[in-house]
Amino acid sequence: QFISRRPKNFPPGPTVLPFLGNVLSLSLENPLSDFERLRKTYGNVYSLYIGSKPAVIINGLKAMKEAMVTKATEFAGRPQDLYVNDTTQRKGVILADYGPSWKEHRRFALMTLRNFGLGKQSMEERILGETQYIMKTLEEHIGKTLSPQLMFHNVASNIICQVLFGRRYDYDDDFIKTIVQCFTENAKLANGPWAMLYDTFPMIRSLPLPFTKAFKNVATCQKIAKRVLAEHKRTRVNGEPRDFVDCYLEELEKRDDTTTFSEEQLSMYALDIHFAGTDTTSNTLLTGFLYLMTHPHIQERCQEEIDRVLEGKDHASFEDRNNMPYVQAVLHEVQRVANTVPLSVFHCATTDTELMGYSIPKGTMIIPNLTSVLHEEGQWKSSHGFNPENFLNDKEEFVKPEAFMPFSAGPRMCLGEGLARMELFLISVTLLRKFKFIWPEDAGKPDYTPVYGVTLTPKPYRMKIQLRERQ
Ligand code: HEM
Repeated sequence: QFISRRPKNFPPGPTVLPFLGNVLSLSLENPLSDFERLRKTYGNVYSLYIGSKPAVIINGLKAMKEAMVTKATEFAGRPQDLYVNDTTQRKGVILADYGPSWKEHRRFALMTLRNFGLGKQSMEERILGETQYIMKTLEEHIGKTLSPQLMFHNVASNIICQVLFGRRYDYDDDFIKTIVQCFTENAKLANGPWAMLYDTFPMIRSLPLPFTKAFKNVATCQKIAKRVLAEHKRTRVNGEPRDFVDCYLEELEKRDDTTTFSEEQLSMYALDIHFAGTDTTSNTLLTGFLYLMTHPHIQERCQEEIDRVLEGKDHASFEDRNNMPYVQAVLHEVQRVANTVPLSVFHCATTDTELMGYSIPKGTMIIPNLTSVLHEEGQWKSSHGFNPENFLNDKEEFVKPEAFMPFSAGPRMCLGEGLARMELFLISVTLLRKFKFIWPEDAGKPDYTPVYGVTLTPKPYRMKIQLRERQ
């Protein structure tokens, strides 16, 4: 009688211990290989107990599609009783449960990002403009080595800052340094051992343990965001929004009291979007350059294609991707191996539902294991290693297999996908056109094993920079 029972027809899983649940089945530092091991034993849909709370882990394309796409809204909730909910004070869009506030805020973000020129010239100009700053950093390091971590974080962060706040920040500005540092730290904390303990043992939540650091970090960022907000309120002109914050303030004024919009929402929302768009894009770029450096023949083939397509042009535009099947294939393969958000963002069943024949009660936490789809045997020409052929057909045309899901799928799918893809393309192409990136002779063998967190981060590395001689 010491073993708690799973509900009837619930997905199978390891024996549930009282109090602990299945936390002993998972490495608190990095559970990804445990999830894969459990999939081999229990199948593509199985369950684990985090303390007394059941969670269903979804693996492989078939089950993922049934949940995220076919059943869409039935799986579109977010759990509300986790560490991450407490750190973000239940505001913003990423962690909002399925309901009116999420819907209104998501629709607003999609519309505003589009109006700011997603797919149009102006967004491209912002990205290309910001890329010039990292070009300068790289130029200063020609013939030398450089750790690119901070540089990629800064570029991604500044692009979002331009969208949100209408301005960029110098790389040594305290604003950006503080925000980047707080969020990098929180991303690691949120998927780390202390978050797992916080979620498992509610009684420790008020203790002064290391997880409190994330609350302090959010408070620091919120103070900064509020300052920016106050300044926007002072200087904005109705009908002439300069950025996302202006658009929101204008919308807030127009709406009646039934709206879920509010100033408190806005400051967390802005941070939310900044966070969602910084660590993700920069870690993908970091992974990309790690693989390009250590696969010089792939780097060179990209450069040949870039030279050919951009001949006579000042700069790349997003349209050019349609003439660069190889570069497209490489960037998609980078996203596949980077596996930047390995467990997506946790979902939650919004109603009693079924998945692959199992019963899932309303409120069950859902962990979409995107890793299992991006590496699924049978979905890829080669699921292991780094191979752009995964995205090329036998005519060398770019193709995108269905299992390409780094942004997840369905109604909660990443709302920054358009922006992220534009950034990855324009930044990579602009840098590869001008520079050659070399794995330093003294750096030893490359270690591709990422550091685990909400986002996977490559181990710190250095790159050697050379100027290319273009024909
Ligand atoms: C390579 C870059 C990126 C990757 C791999 C990525 C991946 C993801 C994933 C896997 C999710 C969870 C989807 C789900 O719950 O099913 C997500 C959600 C989200 N992403 Fe991204 N993302 C990236 C860039 C961005 C950017 C640039 C933005 C900024 C606009 C952004 C904003 C968001 C937001 C707001 C959500 C929450 C959506 C919701 O809950 O409705 N992401 N992203």
